[in-house]
Amino acid sequence: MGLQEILYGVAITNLVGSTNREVTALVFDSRQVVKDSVFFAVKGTLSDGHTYIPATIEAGASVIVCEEIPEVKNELVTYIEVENSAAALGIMASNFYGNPSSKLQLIGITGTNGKTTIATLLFKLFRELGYKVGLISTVENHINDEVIPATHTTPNPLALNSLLQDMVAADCSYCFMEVSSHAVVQHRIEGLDFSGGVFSNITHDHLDFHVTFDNYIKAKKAFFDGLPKSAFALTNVDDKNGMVMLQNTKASKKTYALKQLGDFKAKVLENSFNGLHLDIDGADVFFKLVGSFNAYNLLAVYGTAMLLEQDQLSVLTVLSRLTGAEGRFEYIVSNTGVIGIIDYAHTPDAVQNVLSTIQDIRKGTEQVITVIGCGGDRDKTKRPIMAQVACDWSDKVILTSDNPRTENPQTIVEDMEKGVSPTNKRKTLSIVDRKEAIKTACHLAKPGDIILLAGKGHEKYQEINGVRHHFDDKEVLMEQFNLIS
Ligand SMILES: CC(=O)N[C@H]1[C@@H](OP(=O)(O)OP(=O)(O)OC[C@H]2O[C@@H](n3ccc(=O)[nH]c3=O)[C@H](O)[C@@H]2O)O[C@H](CO)[C@@H](O)[C@@H]1O[C@H](C)C(=O)N[C@@H](C)C(=O)N[C@H](CCC(=O)O)C(=O)O
Ligand SMILES: Nc1ncnc2c1ncn2[C@@H]1O[C@H](COP(=O)(O)OP(=O)(O)OP(=O)(O)O)[C@@H](O)[C@H]1O
Ligand SMILES: N[C@H](CCC[C@H](N)C(=O)O)C(=O)O
Ligand SMILES: [Mg+2]
Repeated sequence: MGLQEILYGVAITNLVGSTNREVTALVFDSRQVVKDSVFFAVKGTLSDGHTYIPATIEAGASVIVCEEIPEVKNELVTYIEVENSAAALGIMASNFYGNPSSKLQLIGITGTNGKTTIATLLFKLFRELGYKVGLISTVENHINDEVIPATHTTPNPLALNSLLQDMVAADCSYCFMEVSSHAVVQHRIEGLDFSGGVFSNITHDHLDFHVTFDNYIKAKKAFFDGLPKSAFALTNVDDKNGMVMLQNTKASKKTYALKQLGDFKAKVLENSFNGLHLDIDGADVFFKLVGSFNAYNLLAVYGTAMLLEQDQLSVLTVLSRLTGAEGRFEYIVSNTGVIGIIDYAHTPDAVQNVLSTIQDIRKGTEQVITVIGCGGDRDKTKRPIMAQVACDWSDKVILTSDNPRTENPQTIVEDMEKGVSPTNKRKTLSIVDRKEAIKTACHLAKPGDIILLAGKGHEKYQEINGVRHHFDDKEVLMEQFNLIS
């Protein structure tokens, strides 16, 4: 493909060599360079891509996109200097794949919790309404009925645009995608043409990466700041920072709320293990999803469908039949009547929401036993808070491991223990091995009791030192409940 065509829309600050040449591929990892490819030198969190420039030229790269042209140059190579290589990668990836985001309606969903739930419900809803649809999410990606495994919540610009191109080739009219705060800061969504943006909420998470909560808010807001005038920006105004998201957007501003005034309104009439009964924009509807936090997710989905000009009655009829995303408040009942819930709550707010939902819908006398861990190499400040919330809202808590990654799991559990108050100590156990922790919870549970397995949801692995070992909370629970041998 011609380099000039791929450079459309990129602000070049300095250029050495000709842009009138053919290139074969775009690459941001030196280990993947092929002959006549364009290498993007990106400054990352662990290393600086600029250090690999000589090696990539050796391996056949003929164009280098960088933030500083090296002093020692190869005369056969074109050097393109830009302000931000990651942002240039986003724009050039879009051009390289034929700008697929402008050939369908792309809706981005951002927020601390609820992204996967909202995106998955939108995908299922629009499929049921008869459309061809794509989904980009933490659990998995979809092109209609085809499933493509997901590695990140929001993929890198090359994977992302390649996926969107495949969606266009499969005639998809819509794509619903999660937009993580990492993706915004790292320019993974640069150059995409969004038709809409949805905000769920913002609470404590990822402070290892963003450092301050203010930076985290700014990252989410930057997504809305970048939306075009033709798009809509739908926000949850019950969230303290919901309106902040809309402050500088050019997009058409829309709101949803349970408590405040909003363009889309709902009221929880009943919340039980059987689901939610809502008054949604004046219609009385039962939904299969459990927990009042899901009333927000359902309302966000409903609002998005209305903004995409779907028929209200058809939308509510289909939505009322849908189940949520895998590993989000999924529950199993043992033969003895113990209820096990698998949930992806991995932030203080999510843990509190899921436990308060359990408190709302429990019958009264049964105990709630929570098994919970915190991820390694991730926000350490949320560890004691998650343990504290778990203790405050449960009768028994077992602190355990959740993807220790390169950290010592014992140390992570000790960080969590710091959040356990002296009065809560008596209801807490620490069992580092997650399987043992789940087994113990099952031994402690009596008929009617509720076990919450928090943090891993759909994940089928435990990540230790770069290796993903098979581990599935649901499978372990089913074994303990004697539902599988
Ligand atoms: C912290 C983070 O987001 N890291 C992502 C980032 O890597 P990085 O900035 O650390 O890259 P680096 O290792 O410093 O390298 C810098 C540059 O040099 C290049 N390089 C590196 C080594 C080499 O030998 N040659 C070479 O060219 C790299 O390709 C990169 O371009 O860019 C990489 C390429 O796109 C990502 O794979 C990587 O995701 C890591 C694996 C990760 O775990 N990310 C998580 C935290 C994440 O992104 N999570 C969010 C959302 C979470 C949520 O749902 O709430 C997500 O969207 O999934
Ligand atoms: N609207 C919501 N408000 C608060 N908590 C929620 C909400 N929706 C879901 N949760 C809780 O957060 C967990 C994660 O939900 P979900 O996977 O939909 O969020 P996410 O934003 O995609 O998360 P991630 O950033 O890890 O991909 C759920 O298992 C549930 O405990
Ligand atoms: N997308 C989230 C997932 C966390 C899930 C939890 N199981 C963990 O590993 O901490 C993250 O990267 O922070
Ligand atoms: Mg997600």
